[in-house]
This record gives sequence, structure tokens and C-alpha cells, in this order.
Amino acid sequence: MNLREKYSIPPDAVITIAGTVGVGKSTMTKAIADALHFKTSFEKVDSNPYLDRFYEDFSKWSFHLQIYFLAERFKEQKRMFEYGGGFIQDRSIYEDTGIFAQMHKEKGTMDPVDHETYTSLFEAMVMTPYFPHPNLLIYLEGSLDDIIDRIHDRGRPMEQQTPISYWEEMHGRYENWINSFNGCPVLRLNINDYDIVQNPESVEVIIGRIGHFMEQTEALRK
Ligand SMILES: Nc1ncnc2c1ncn2[C@@H]1O[C@H](COP(=O)(O)OP(=O)(O)O)[C@@H](O)[C@H]1O
Ligand SMILES: Nc1ncnc2c1ncn2[C@H]1C[C@H](O)[C@@H](COP(=O)(O)O)O1
Repeated sequence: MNLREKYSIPPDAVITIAGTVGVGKSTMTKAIADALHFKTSFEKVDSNPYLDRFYEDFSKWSFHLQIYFLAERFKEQKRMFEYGGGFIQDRSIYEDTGIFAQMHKEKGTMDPVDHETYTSLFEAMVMTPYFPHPNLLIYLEGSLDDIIDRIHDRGRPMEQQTPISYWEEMHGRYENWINSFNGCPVLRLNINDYDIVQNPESVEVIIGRIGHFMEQTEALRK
């Protein structure tokens, strides 16, 4: 019996991994997808034509970058929908609007009219059939210091030049955002509790928690 069957995880589930930059979403996405034999939906980072420019000049490129991410996520949502689920998704679309676009608008690095245009496009997109809520959102959390260490260890050049205050602001916003998020059931995992890099077998404990949590939330829904 495979882990998906063992822990009664539906084969058509869509599970989104959320959390701040560097917390470990991509690593967790791959580990869970491998364990469940699910497909993956990753963000485009290396081939993103705006990301470097954005980190050099937030005000100039924030609208372009948000539109780029929105278009990419729309294509991914459509792909997941057409496959009929069975996906682990690296970051939710809710974070683009609820964290990044919001933060840049409030900090004055995204023009309010651009933000309005972006939001109306986002709202039009989520009204299409391609945007069902995920079955589960796994929120990865950790201390700011641990996350900054991970950003440094990963070493993406544009992130190294970004002031710590940017990551600190984002870390705080994530906490507030997840505390009021109600788009789908949320399972919180603290990054100190599982080390899937040093100890890959620990993914089974996470799969067990996912299965148990999904059963509970499904029972409550009935
Ligand atoms: N459990 C872990 N233990 C130690 N390092 C980790 C762990 N998970 C991820 N990392 C490392 O932290 C960095 C950020 O992880 P990544 O998965 O790319 O984060 P995200 O997708 O959230 O930005 C990478 O260098 C990755 O190898
Ligand atoms: N919506 C976004 N706006 C601005 N920046 C974003 C957005 N989504 C992702 N990013 C940035 C943050 C990181 O530098 C890379 C990849 O994110 P990660 O959390 O490391 O997967 O893109």
C-alpha cells in the first residue's frame, strides 16, 4: 500500500504550500509530491523575466511582476483543473494578492491605480471555473532568523541585496494574513518540527498529519 492510500488522501486532492520567501515551500512541495505520487505546480523563478528588475526597483516593476505571476498562476490553475487534481502547489494565488501586491501598494511601491487594475483582473480570473479552492493549505512557519538564514544559504543574488527589513515586514504580514485566512482548511507546520532535508523519512509523519487533518475537516463539512 502506498502512502497516499495508507493515509486516505484522495487521489484528486489539491494541496497548496504557503509561507514566506525561503521558508521551505519548494522543498516541501517536492517531498510531499514524491511521497504521494502527485504532480507538482512550481513558481517560475529562474526564468522569470521581471524578478531581477523588480528587486532593483520595486516601484518601476511591481505591476509588471504581479501581472506576470498572475498569468503564470492562471495557466497553472487551468492545468491542475484539466488534470482533475492530484497536485501539490508551491505557493497559493492568495499570497500574491493578500501579501505581495497589498504590501507594495501600502508601502508606496505599487501605484494605487495599478493595484486597482491588478485586483480587478485577479477578481475576474477567480470567477472562472479554474479556481476552486484547494482541499488543504499547508502553512509553513518559522522564526525570522531561521528564514533569513535559509534565504542566505540558498543564495539567490537579488534576494541577498534586499534589506532585512523587507523580509521582516513580509514575515509579520504573513502571520496576520494566515490568522484571518478562511479560503480552505489550514494545516500549520513549524519548520523546527520536521527536517525533511536531513531526515527524508520524516515526510511520512507529515503525510500522516495531512491525512488525519483532511479526514477531520471532511467529517466536519458533512
Ligand atoms: N527542512 C529543511 N532543512 C534545512 N534547509 C531547508 C529545509 N527546507 C528547505 N531548506 C533550504 O532552505 C532554502 C529555501 O528553501 P525553498 O524550498 O527554496 O523555500 P521557498 O520555496 O519557501 O522559498 C533552500 O536552500 C533549501 O534547501
Ligand atoms: N506575487 C509576488 N510579488 C513579488 N514577489 C514575488 C511574488 N511571488 C513570489 N515572489 C518572489 C519572492 C521570491 O524572491 C521569488 C520566489 O518566491 P519563493 O517564496 O522563494 O518561492 O519570487
